[in-house]
This record gives sequence, C-alpha cells and structure tokens, in this order.
Amino acid sequence: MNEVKIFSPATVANVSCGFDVLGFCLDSVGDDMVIRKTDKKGIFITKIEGYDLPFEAEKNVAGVSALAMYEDAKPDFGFEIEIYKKIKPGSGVGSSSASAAGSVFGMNVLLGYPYNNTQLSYFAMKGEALASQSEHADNIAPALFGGFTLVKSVSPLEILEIPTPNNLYATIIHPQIEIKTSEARAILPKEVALKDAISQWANVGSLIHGLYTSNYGLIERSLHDAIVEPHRSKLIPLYQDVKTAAKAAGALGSGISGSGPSIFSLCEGIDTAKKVEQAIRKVYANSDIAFDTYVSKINAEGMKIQNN
Ligand SMILES: Nc1ncnc2c1ncn2[C@@H]1O[C@H](COP(=O)(O)OP(=O)(O)O)[C@@H](O)[C@H]1O
Ligand SMILES: N[C@@H](CCOP(=O)(O)O)C(=O)O
Repeated sequence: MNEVKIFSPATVANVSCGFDVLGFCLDSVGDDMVIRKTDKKGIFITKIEGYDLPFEAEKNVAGVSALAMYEDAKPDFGFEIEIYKKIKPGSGVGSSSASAAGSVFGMNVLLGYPYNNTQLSYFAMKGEALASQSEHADNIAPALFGGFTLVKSVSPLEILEIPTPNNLYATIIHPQIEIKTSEARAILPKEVALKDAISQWANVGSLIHGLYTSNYGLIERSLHDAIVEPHRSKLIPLYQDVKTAAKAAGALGSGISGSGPSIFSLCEGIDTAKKVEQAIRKVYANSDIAFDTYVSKINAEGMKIQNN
C-alpha cells in the first residue's frame, strides 16, 4: 500500500477530575488525512485545507510527530501528509492531537504496523508538545486507542483502556473563541491544597469504577473538578450557565473539554444528549457569541482507515 486515507477523531481530555490523564474519543467530528509514500526521503506536508497552519514539518504538530517516528523507523523512502482540518485549532477538542496522532497512525499502516498504539502515542506526544509546550497524552491516547483512556504515566508511557458504557453520549458546545492550550496551562497554580487533591483522586477512582460497571449514578457523582475548573472557567463566557442548563436537562455532568473553550456534557442515552444540546444552545443563543453544538457517541475505535 502506498497511500492511506484516515479519519482522525476529536477527543475530550481531562473529563473534569482527570487533568492530563483521562480522555475519551468522539465519533461525529474529526479531521481527514492522507498519508502517502514518496521516493524522496523526509516528511513533507503538501496540503492543508480548512485552517491556516504551517506547512514546515518542524512547525506543524503532524510533522513533528512524523519526524520523531521517521527518525526511529529510518525507512528508505519518505512520506507526504495532507491534512483536511475540520477541528478548529484552539477549540479544546484535541485539534492538535488529531494531527499529531493521525500522521503517525497513517505512517504505521504504510510501514506494515511495526509500532503498537503506545509507541505511536509516544511519537504523537512529541508533536502535541509543540502546541501545548508540555508532553501530555490525554488527547492522543483516546484518538489512537478509542473509547476512554487513562494515561498512568508519560515517562515511561503507560496507557490504560477503560471500558465505555454502551449508552453513554457526549454533548459538546463550542463557543467560537480561541483558547490556546499553552496559555490555559500557564494560568494554573503550581501547587494544590491537600483537601482538593483528596477530592480529585477520589473522583478519578470513582469515575473509573463507574465506567467499568456502567454505573451512571456514580459517573454523575464523580464529574467534579476541584483543581483546574475554578481557574479555567473564568476564560469561558457563560460557563456556569451552561453547566446549570445541562444538569436541568438531564446531563450526568459537564466540564471544560480539554483546555476549553468547548464544554462537554456526558449523558445517559441519545435522547437526553439531544435535550441537553437544545438546553445549552439556548444559553448561548441569548448572547452575541457564535457557537456550534453536536452530540456524539463515544467512539470505541479511534482512528479509522477510509481506503476502499
Ligand atoms: N496540524 C495542526 N493542527 C492544529 N493545530 C496545530 C497544528 N500544527 C500546529 N498547530 C498549532 O497548535 C495550536 C493549537 O493547539 P492547541 O492550543 O493545543 O489547541 P487544541 O485544543 O485545538 O489542540 C495552534 O497554535 C496551532 O497553530
Ligand atoms: N490536559 C490538557 C488537554 C488539552 O486539551 P486540548 O484539546 O485543549 O488541546 C490540558 O488541559 O491542558
């Protein structure tokens, strides 16, 4: 095979209590990419559609991750990358990691699958670091593995796959403002109070248990963030109003998606997810901020090959 077309999904990182460690994969939104072998050695980004992003491999997250893998694999040919960007950069649903993970996923297919998903996550993390100025894998892991993932450690990289309850849906609202992950990280405190840490690790543990046992009540009681949300929510207009409206419409809970500005709500069942969508649309409809919304099943598969 000389060319592979892929769907590279959007992802929700943090999932309220799991800053930098928890994430899940979305189904209804993602980028398309084409990766092609070239006779000329090297990594070449030859097409970018949708958003204005750098073509130089060293300045584009897709190129940085591809170069990290290329230097390790040392093939006697090169790769050309086309990016059809649908996920707005800086939207908080893993735009940069879709590109960083997508290029290495496609290259791995063309190389005959020499790397497993954890190794691909390692290369993708190098690209993600260009955008956020830190190596975190909580978007990359769900994009590559699908479903919910827990990044137990980044060095050495260890990723756990968490089962997804069948009837779990996500509703996303994306206010059209840009928040750069690097800036949203810079406002976070360097230290946290012990009482907040206790609440946070209790919620991470119980959220994982709730996911394993499809205990929606426990998932609902675990979707809290004592550490990051108080700081970042100030960057998102109408954040508390969205949370309140989503809860009233039946959501299990809501939180900042990644570093924002998108806000996710987890819901039991698609009907509730659609009701939540209508409710949160009303919150922003009364403002002068443009927004879009969507409902997504949790994508258990992650990246998809689209070749016929
Ligand atoms: N292929 C790419 N896709 C998305 N963003 C990229 C890409 N390459 C470089 N970037 C840069 O990464 C930043 C967006 O990443 P980030 O702030 O983490 O947002 P997101 O939450 O959407 O991933 C922007 O400055 C963008 O120019
Ligand atoms: N854990 C990171 C996740 C950033 O996600 P993104 O989708 O906003 O890139 C963080 O919260 O900084």
